[in-house]
Amino acid sequence: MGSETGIKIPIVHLSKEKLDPGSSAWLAACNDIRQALEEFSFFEVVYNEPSIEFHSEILAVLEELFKLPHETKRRNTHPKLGHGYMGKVSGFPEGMGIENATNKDECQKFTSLMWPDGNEKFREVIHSYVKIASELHQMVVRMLFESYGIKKHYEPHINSTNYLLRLLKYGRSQGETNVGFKAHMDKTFLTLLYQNHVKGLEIRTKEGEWITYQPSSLSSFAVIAGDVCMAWSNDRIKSSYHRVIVSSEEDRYALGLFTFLDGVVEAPEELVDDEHPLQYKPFDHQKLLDFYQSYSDPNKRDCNIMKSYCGV
Ligand SMILES: O=C(O)CCC(=O)C(=O)O
Ligand SMILES: [Fe+2]
Repeated sequence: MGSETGIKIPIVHLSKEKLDPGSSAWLAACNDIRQALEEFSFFEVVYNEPSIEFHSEILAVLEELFKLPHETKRRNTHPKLGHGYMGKVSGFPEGMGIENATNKDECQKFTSLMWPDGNEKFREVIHSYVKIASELHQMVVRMLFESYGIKKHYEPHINSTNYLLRLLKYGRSQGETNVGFKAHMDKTFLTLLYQNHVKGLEIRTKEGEWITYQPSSLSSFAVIAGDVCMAWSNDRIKSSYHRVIVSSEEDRYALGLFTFLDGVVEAPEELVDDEHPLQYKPFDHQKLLDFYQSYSDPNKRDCNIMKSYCGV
């Protein structure tokens, strides 16, 4: 993993069992996370889950899902762009979404839509996966907050977090040389990505070089800083500009856990000082999504939407 100039994506090893909050290893990992986000807006976490067996189960249910008839998959409707079913079109993969995916009932609802006669295995695997990924997300956020010395803001932040699970398939049709996802910045606080072995995700470094991410283990996740993290951190952390290019003949499957916040989002006062004057006014995350959806600039994927939406 890396680039021609030798720049390497940071890797942080986290394991619930091994890392005692407050221990020196924990504090060092908190620092690593903050540094990785501030320098790269992106890092790999090697976690202690999923197991090899569960990795295979996750991929098996994803394959089963995407094999369903188009008509069935289209039942996953949602008024918000990118929250429901999207067929594969140039520059975008085929994708489906489960909103509030940490809630078992939402996983059940999605499963019943796809399989009216039920599919207990699918529901169980997806719900267990979301549990793993959302716990990891919470750990990362907690460690980031601790590293900034703002522990007291952690609980309210997590209590107002919503999770959208996106299930993605990048499959090449005959005659196509590659499939992918156009370069963009996520409109999330953080995004956690988990995938099969087929590479394709690339991130752009501050120097403007694209580097390829390839998970180093079956329990690896990519952590991506979104636009909302950038505004919240008062520009200490920039949102990651990333894209996907899959040129393999094999299908690439990915699961993205996207985090959104309820209520007003603003930079904690501890992150605003003379050296870091306030960059963004307090804003509403849901309204940001509406703003982005209605923003008609054809290059909107490439620009800092936060400056237009709530820049000081
Ligand atoms: O497939 C991936 O690894 C990334 C997908 C992505 O960037 C997104 O859904 O926002
Ligand atoms: Fe993305």
